[in-house]
Amino acid sequence: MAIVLGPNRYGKAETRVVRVSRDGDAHRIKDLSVSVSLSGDMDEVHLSGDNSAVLPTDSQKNTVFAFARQHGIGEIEDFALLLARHFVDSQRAVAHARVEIHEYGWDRIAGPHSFVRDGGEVRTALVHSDGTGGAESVVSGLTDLVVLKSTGSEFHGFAEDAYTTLAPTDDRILATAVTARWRYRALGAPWGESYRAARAALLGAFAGTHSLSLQQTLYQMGRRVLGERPEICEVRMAMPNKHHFLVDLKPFGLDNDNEVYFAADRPYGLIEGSVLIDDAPDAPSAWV
Ligand SMILES: O=c1[nH]c(=O)c2[nH]c(=O)[nH]c2[nH]1
Repeated sequence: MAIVLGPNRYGKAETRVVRVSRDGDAHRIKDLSVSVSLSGDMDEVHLSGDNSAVLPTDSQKNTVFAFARQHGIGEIEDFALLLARHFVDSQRAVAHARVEIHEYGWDRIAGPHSFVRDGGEVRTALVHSDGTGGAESVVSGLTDLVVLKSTGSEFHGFAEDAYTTLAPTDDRILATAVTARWRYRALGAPWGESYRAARAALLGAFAGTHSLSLQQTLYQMGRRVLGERPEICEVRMAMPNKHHFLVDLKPFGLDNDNEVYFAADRPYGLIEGSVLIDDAPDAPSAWV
């Protein structure tokens, strides 16, 4: 009986690239997850550990970022073809490339630089009742309302200690997935209308706030909901800071003037806070 190597392939999966096009005032964003898988004459790396045919998956990831800068990103089919052909045509050992791209869609919020991601958002309701006539409470909300500003966000002047390496910035991408829950002064609010208006207020304040921190933006979002909806007396929010890191393209002879970002999924900053009317009735158990 002989043992043989069967079919195999390798590559960098789920490179998260965000490309901001800053031509003119209205920004456009392309947000992709790119998975590359190469196959061909890869016997030796498996059989003897000879890596001479192996283009590192790290280089494949870099190619995604560099091509985003050099060629821009149009239709994902074209971008996938460009990458796939590049790997097969430039690597002697690579006979076949599989490139799968998932594109996350974004709709513009008010203004030229703020976006909300399509789909995935969930409307929530949490009710406690001791029975008709007894104590009752309603908490409404939403989760996974994903928003992004391609400019209009700064973060500097923060405390520093021996472990601080973060560079201050006066222009960064600000992105988060909003979880917001709100409670009412009394039962019987127009639930659907409250929901739609609170959501619009959250989006409007996110887009309209020139952000000095996500904490400041969170407070402004809560204030906007309370200012526009008198039936709501408290808003609680949890907002992960979905970090977008500018990719260093200098090793490939390319500049990167705030155009190509790596969208990291973890770790993330988690910013949480409550904004309330000072005479809001006490209802600690409503949230439980
Ligand atoms: O808006 C921010 N708030 C923070 O508390 C923080 N911390 C950090 O590293 N980046 C950021 N950004």
